[in-house]
Amino acid sequence: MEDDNLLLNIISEPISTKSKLLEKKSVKRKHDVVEEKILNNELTNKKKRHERVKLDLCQGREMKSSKRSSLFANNPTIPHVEDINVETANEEIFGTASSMDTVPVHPHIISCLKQKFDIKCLTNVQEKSIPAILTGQDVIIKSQTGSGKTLAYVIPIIHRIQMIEPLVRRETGPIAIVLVPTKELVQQTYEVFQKLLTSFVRIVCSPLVGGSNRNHEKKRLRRGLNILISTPGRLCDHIDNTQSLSFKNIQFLIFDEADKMLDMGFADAIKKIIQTITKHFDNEKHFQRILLSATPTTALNEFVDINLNKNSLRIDISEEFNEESVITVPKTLKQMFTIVPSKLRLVTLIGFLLKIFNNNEKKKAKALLFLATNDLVHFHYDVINTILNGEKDDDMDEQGDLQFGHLLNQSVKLLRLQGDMTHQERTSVFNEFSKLTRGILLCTNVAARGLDLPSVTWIIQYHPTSPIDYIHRIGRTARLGSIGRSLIFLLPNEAEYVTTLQEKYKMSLKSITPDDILETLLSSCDKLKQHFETRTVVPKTAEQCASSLHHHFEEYVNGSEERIEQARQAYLSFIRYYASFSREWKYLFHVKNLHRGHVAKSFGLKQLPDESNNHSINERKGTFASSSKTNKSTILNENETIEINDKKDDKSISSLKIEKKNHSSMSNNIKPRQRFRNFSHISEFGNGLELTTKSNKKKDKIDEFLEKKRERNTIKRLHGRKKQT
Ligand SMILES: Nc1ncnc2c1ncn2[C@@H]1O[C@H](COP(=O)(O)OP(=O)(O)OP(=O)(O)O)[C@@H](O)[C@H]1O
Repeated sequence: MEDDNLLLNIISEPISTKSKLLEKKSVKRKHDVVEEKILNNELTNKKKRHERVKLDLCQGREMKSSKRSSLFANNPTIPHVEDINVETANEEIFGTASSMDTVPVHPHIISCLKQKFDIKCLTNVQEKSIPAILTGQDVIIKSQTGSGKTLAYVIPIIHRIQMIEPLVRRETGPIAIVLVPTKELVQQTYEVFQKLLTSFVRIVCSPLVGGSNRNHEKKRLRRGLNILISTPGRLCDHIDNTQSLSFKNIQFLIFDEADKMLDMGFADAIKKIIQTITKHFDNEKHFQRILLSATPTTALNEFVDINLNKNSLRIDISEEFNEESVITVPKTLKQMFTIVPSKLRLVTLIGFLLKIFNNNEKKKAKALLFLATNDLVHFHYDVINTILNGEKDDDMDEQGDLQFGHLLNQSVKLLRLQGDMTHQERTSVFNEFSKLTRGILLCTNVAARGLDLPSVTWIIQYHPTSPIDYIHRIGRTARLGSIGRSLIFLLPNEAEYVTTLQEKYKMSLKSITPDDILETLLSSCDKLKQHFETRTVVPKTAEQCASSLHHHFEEYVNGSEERIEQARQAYLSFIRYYASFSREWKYLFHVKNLHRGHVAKSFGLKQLPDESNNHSINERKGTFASSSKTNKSTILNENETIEINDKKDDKSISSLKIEKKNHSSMSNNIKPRQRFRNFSHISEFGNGLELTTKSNKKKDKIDEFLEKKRERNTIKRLHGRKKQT
């Protein structure tokens, strides 16, 4: 209920065509109200007399100065996006809700579903898919995120495997192969199988994932496994290198999140897997193929035409409720967007997190915060943890440390999940976040697909991605009919993204203006005041709070060389990410549209990083290298003595200082994860808009290199330990 109020508070505000923050008048009015409130409080509290004198002084100073905080100056106008009422397509999660005892599978499976999964009736997609899969035909299943697609195939497959005569044993070898796009999904799917296999101990299921020890997997394959869950890349690796792997008894091949696997460039690997299995079959013998997706794409339809039986059964839950097949999102999900100029992004994000967590102190609140790349996750994790909880990263250099956190009334656990973590690290984060009642998980697109994290209440997309990945990101909440909310941050020049979602994908999004969010900072005013006790200006308006917060954030970033380097890497990674959008999307996300100075400010940087080494951009465009030749300098600071050019083209770079010193000298101090920055900036799935086979091959090489490196380090560590003992 509180959550609902929060939403109502947010969306009931009138939507202004121009940011109110840009209108001095309204800011002044808010300023007066807040001032009055502060004074009233002070009159009733004698202890605060001293403070009142201080505020009055500040007020005097404030009135003399007509200067605007640089954070709010020279921002582009926020375009108005019409809040059109889109007729959205809905899918019902539960169908006839008939008794579990009528499901035509082994009674042990039914009792396990009831006891271990707490399932009282099947979902719509399960009701339709289970009988279809039991017939042995190829099946294509489309249903929205969080509708129970995993069990829709796991139940009938286990039922059919336990029926096989003679009884299936370890030595029978693989009977079913489940292909999924990510390691996390491999693990998650494996756990679902394991839970349901407790009554059938002779059927052995195992995950195969890159990053874990290949030799262990080889050993397990040699001993015999019946259900293999793997990413296509890892399975191909075993096809090439594990002689004991035989597909002669395969009966099921499942493609879960099939569209994503193709999007990630796994088409060749999948083709190879199908060919290897097919070698063992003559024309009459057939293995069943099951394909699942919430968001079928053109590439997927082509794949289906080539690789699945012509008489495949199509199960599309949305078709039952709409005339044409469309992508549907849960109807219990409320989607919002906010258009925020670059410079204001970080303070707006902090304001929004305070809104979620300070307004819901006693309630469960779990948010996924999606960022574009690994480096961006590292940077924001440290910054947000410090601002909200007053905690610093354990690895962080003590030197120049500045504590300014505790803006939250009650600390919130922050975790991160991104592509450059080891498999063990990822699993432990996944498990820890699943158990939390209040927490924020900062993640890349690695968490966008299929992950079933319980009770996620908010999805925040700080960096946009393709509409398809947008749908999967928001699909991590509002699962199985629960309530969920989502917010996407867009830059003023990206406003058309909302129109695309509304018109092409028939989604309804409500607008929140940045100033609605920044108002929250006022309630943290007291806490901010504590931090600014030593400063001349005590923040009294939302604008002042935001400026002070940003100023402190800048001091934090610039407090040590290590943090500056981390911010630089994050900035460069963001630019690379932006430059990697395919031509099709450049009308929305064009690197030329970015105002480098404003972007740098959103990372707390006072000097513009040197982009001449930002290889991926130079390769593509060559514009950075040329612009870096200009030496005319401007230092970005809180007062911005020299105005930053607001022109949205690369010329703006020429008026800013290109900083080269310290770059090489820092390299020795960079921690391992930063040393691989050329690789680690790459989000597991990039921006989801373009990933060629070529780039995938490159990624495979990088993965292989990193894996070997990890193995070498482990061996070294073990040697070290042996020597010690
Ligand atoms: N019939 C059911 N009754 C209650 N809970 C169920 C039922 N079926 C599945 N669930 C639970 O619903 C959650 C979502 O299921 P699942 O992950 O399979 O959804 P999905 O459709 O595959 O989602 P996505 O498209 O995001 O991968 C899981 O926690 C699962 O255990």
